[in-house]
Amino acid sequence: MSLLVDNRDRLIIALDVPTVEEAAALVKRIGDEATFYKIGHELLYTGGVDLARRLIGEGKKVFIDAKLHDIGNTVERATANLAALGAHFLTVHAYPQTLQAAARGRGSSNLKILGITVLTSYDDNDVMECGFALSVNDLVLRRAKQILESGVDGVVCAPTDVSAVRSVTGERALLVTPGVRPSGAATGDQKRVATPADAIRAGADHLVVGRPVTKSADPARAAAEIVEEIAAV
Ligand SMILES: O=c1ccn([C@@H]2O[C@H](COP(=O)(O)O)[C@@H](O)[C@H]2O)c(=O)[nH]1
Repeated sequence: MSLLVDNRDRLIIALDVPTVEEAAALVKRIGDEATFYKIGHELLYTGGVDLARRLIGEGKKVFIDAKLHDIGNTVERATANLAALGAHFLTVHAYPQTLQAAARGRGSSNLKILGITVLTSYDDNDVMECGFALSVNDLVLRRAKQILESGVDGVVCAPTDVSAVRSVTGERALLVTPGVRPSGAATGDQKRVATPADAIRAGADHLVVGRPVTKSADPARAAAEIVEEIAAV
């Protein structure tokens, strides 16, 4: 990671709130403390794409966390539409057909495609319950390899997976980690978590943080403190 990087770009705030009006108000309150926002399932089906367009127009970076997973033709065409929107990051589930279709769909645009390895709310038991005879670690690494082989840009994994994933991908892939919790923050439904400093030290490029910022009494301060923690590593 270049020394010239704006550390604010390394924090991606998950706008998981019920309405686009609340999301827009939150972005306004956070002001210049953040530059990168994630729009996921909660907002995508209630005006989130229009909000994305608006934020991009205002100079913010936007991550569409659509976690696409469908037949190749559908994924390719959905990805092409999101690339035309001017979004910066898009997630798809890390299945080879899906990854390859997304790579075709983004064409020569600047959209970065990230493969979801294993959700950060899953542990070994959850993976076993889904029918995989693999540990979380083995499944994450298998999918990280497939992500690289598919010609997309990066990997979504837990901060606790980052060192192992980096050893597979080298510097070639962007590593983006949800499941990040400032020291003392509630983990909620996240099972594989680490602090911002530990995630960055392990080799993450970008951290996704939702509730510790959005539910804070002072979201701008909460975001600034995470950026300070990132910068101090
Ligand atoms: O494995 C994954 C993939 C995506 N997410 C998303 O990140 C945020 C995390 O929010 P917090 O409030 O900080 O827990 C949320 O939008 C998830 O949909 C993830 O958590 N894990």
